[in-house]
Amino acid sequence: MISFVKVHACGNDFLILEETVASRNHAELAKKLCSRNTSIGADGIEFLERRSYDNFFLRLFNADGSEAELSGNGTRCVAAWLAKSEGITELTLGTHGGLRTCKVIDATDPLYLIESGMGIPRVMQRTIVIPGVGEVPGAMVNVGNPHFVLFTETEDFSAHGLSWQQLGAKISVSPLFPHGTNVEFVRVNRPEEIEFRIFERGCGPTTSSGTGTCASSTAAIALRGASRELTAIAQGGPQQIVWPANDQEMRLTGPAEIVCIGEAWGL
Ligand SMILES: N[C@@H](CCC[C@H](N)C(=O)O)C(=O)O
Repeated sequence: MISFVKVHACGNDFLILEETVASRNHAELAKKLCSRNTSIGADGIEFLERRSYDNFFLRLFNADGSEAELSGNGTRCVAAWLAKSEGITELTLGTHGGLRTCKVIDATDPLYLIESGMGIPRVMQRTIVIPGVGEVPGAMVNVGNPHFVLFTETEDFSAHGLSWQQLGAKISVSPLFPHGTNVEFVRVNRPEEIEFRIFERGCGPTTSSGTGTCASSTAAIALRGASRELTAIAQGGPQQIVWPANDQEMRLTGPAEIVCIGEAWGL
């Protein structure tokens, strides 16, 4: 049996497993346990490695079994679990996308409000060509993992004659991105508020994304004059962004709710 914790951040849901149970079956476990019809269901698994007391490393596997550098929401979900289970309210977590800090700023168990240091985003304006669609202007943003952000003004986030889900699916696996990419469709409502939709690499449409929130905000701030302190609203709810001037670290604040602990049959 495999012990797991399920936690979600604005509907972007994760299983947390101890690294010690993975025994090199990370991808297979992710594919199996994330299945929504035949298993627990989640957008990904965070494998938590304890390198020593207070020294944690996370490996993130998407629902399709692919490994990602990190997840912003997933990291926050782990921080919520460590706050509940071990009383840790401030910590640094290692990921393949860099170190991420998390600080619990409010707790009404099982709901935690957490501020995360999300590193310094990098953004590059870019027009890509998608076969059957044509030129798609947008921006490549790296926040530890890759994102392609495009702006739209439509009510339903459609762009280039396609729904955001259809266009996101095409861009996500375009050979222009050898490692695939997450895709965000962003509307700037006013300088202090953006709204967006997310097509995630490795799991498709999701209701929220921590790194997607950072990438969308980065592009909106750098290329559309949005405010450095803003609310970014996805289908699963709002999160707060602060990106101080002079290329300092971006900070992300949002909720994480612990859903359940349980045991699953393994592979
Ligand atoms: N939902 C996550 C991002 C998860 C990783 C992503 N699918 C990827 O492959 O890069 C977040 O909250 O950041």
